[in-house]
Formats: sequence, structure tokens, C-alpha cells
Amino acid sequence: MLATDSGLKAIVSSLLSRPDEIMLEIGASGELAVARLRAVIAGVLLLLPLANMLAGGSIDENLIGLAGAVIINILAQVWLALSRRRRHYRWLPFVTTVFDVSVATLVLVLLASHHLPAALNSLIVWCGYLLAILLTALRSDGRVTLLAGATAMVQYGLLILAVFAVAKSPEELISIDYGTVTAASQWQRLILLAVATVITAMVVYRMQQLVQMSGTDGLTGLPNRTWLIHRMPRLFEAADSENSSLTVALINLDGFRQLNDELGHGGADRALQHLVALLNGLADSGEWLARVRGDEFVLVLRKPIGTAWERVDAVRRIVADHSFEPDRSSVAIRMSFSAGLACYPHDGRSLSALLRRADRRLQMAKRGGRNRVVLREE
Ligand SMILES: Nc1nc2c(ncn2[C@@H]2O[C@H](COP(=O)(O)OP(=O)(O)OP(=O)(O)O)[C@@H](O)[C@H]2O)c(=O)[nH]1
Repeated sequence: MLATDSGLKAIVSSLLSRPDEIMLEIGASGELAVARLRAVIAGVLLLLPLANMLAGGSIDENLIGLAGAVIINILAQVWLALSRRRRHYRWLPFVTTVFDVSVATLVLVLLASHHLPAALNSLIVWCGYLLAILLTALRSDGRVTLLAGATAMVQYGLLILAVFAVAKSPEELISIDYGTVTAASQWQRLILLAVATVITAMVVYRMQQLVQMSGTDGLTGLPNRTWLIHRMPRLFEAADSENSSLTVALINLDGFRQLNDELGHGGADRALQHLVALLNGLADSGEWLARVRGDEFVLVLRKPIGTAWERVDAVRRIVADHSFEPDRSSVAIRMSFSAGLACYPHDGRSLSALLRRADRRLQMAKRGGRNRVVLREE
């Protein structure tokens, strides 16, 4: 199905924007997979000068080929070491992608210096561009795919112009081994690079959509537990590096079972949506809200527990003051929640430890009469 105009705009803007933290996380493991593959391919490149020597190639040619292969191998090992680090470098996929494309161009330039038609009609080396573009799908970042495609087209386009400019006669572009170089076949190659870029970008976009769907709660549109599990380690790392605290608030609606009985499932669903709209309207930067199950939510605050308690308690009062009206004819229903707080790193160093502690405090809030926020055991 063809994308509509607005659909196309949405796809392009999604591909050009920075992926969310979870996609970047997935992309970082993809970068490591690409780095491993690159190291293997670079190792194979070392054998080419040797094969050329055995086939009777000149010493100069072999030395140049060997020097090129050694440099490529050193850089491949550098990229591998950087992609293995716990700390992810945001610039790494951009640099390695340009590197991959440029290696294909470099080999074509070397071929051109040897035999002009080889540079433009070699299929194997030209496929290096396709490989470099396709491998960006593993980085899960549309910007990297578009950069790979643009770099390949610009570099290969310049190579075409250079070869046609250097050729003194059309005969120089005819080869027994590589066939005849024609402008039409070169246009086709440029178009194929563009098509490979578009297809890879669509794969990245679909993957982004799937990851977003799997991390989103269908009823409220909030991030879900899966999202939280993937997001929290990054928030812990940020808190560690800034030497700051994070507070996790486990929020549970009061008497939601009764609300279901009174309003039916659909009415109770609308009550949940009403609460989420209210909470979203109150959200500050440095706060993340997720629906973890039924009538239970987690609010993560980049605050120490005391300040977080003041904030969550203020939200609790606002929720209690904003009754839910199921429809115009029925009476407004007062909603309230209870919450238990836990603080990173003091109460635990993992999401599950923090949620266990927060749940104990939530149960205290329920036992204490509901509609309250508890930050410590008495
Ligand atoms: N409408 C609706 N109900 C749900 C959904 N998920 C869970 N529930 C219902 O939410 C209720 C959860 O109730 P509980 O939190 O266990 O109990 P409660 O009545 O809220 O009582 P306290 O939490 O002790 O105040 C159950 O009746 C579930 O069936 C949902 O997505 N939509």
C-alpha cells in the first residue's frame, strides 16, 4: 500500500529524528554485530594481496594492497573495541558507516588506477556499497541508513565523473574482463543504491514501529512494563554518573474493583483514561509514567525521595479534586490513588528491588486508609 502524503511525512520525520533510548540500545548491540562481521571481512581482505602475489602480480601492487588491508584491519579492530564498551558512543554508527562505504570507494579507486573499466564495472566491490547500506538496518537508526545511502551515491557518483573525465577515448572504457562501461549502466547502479537505501530505511522504520508498539499500553498510550524494564538501566546509569537520586513511585487506584462493578468494564476503562490524561497534563520533565498492570502505574522521578514525596502527594490531591464524569447524566465519581515510594540507590539498585520496596509501602498506604503516599516504613 502506498503511504499517503501525511504518512510519508511521518515516515521521513521519524527516520530523520533521534531514535528513543530503547531503539538506541538495540542499535548499539547491532553495531557490535556489524563490527564483528567487519573484522572478519577485513581479515579476509588481508588474503587478497597474497592471492594476487601467487597469481604473479607486481610487488608494488601487492605492497599497496597489503598496506591498505592492514590499515582497514586496524580500524576494524578499533571500531570493534569501541562498540564492545559498556558506554555507547552515539557518533560511532555514523563514523563506521562512512568508513564502510569509503572502503568500497577506496578499493574501486585502486582498481581504477590499475584498469579504468574495473572501477565502474566490478560487481563484487560495488556490492560493498549495498552491504554497507543493508547493514545499517542493524543499527536501527534511520539517520545512519540515509547517511550510508547519500555517502555511497555521492562517492560513487564522483568516481563515475572522474573515470569518464580521465578516459581519453571510449576504447579505454572497454574491457575483455569487465565489459563496456556505459553511462546508462552507471545510472542504473546509482538508482539501485537509492532503492537499497529506501528499502533499508523502510525496514528500520517498521522496526521502530514494532518496538514502539511492544513498549506501549494499548488502552492509555502510556509506556508499559517492557518499556520500563529497558529504560531503567539507562536512568540508573545517568543517576550514577550525575551522583543524583531517582525515586520510583508505585501508584495503585483505590477501589477500582468497585468502579468496575458500578460502571462496567468500559466505564472503568474510561476512568483509567481520565486519570492518565490528568497525570499526563501534570507531567514535568525528568518524570516518566508507565502503566505496569491493571490499575497500577509507575512514576519515575529524577528527585530524592523527600522531594518526590511532596510531588506525588501534590498529584494525589489534584487527582482527588478532579472527579470523573462517566457521562453527562451520571454523578461525578471521586477517584483517588495510594502510592509507595522507593529511592535509587538507597532502597535498591535494580527495578525489581525498588518495586518490591515500593509495593511494601503501597500496601502500608492501603492499610492506612488509602488516598495517601508512603515513603518509609514506620
Ligand atoms: N476496566 C478495567 N479493569 C481492569 C483492568 N485491569 C484490571 N482491572 C480490574 O481492576 C481491579 C483491580 O482491583 P485491585 O487493585 O486488586 O483492588 P481495588 O478494588 O482497586 O482495591 P484496592 O487496590 O485495595 O484499593 C480488578 O477488578 C480487575 O479486574 C483494565 O484494563 N480495565
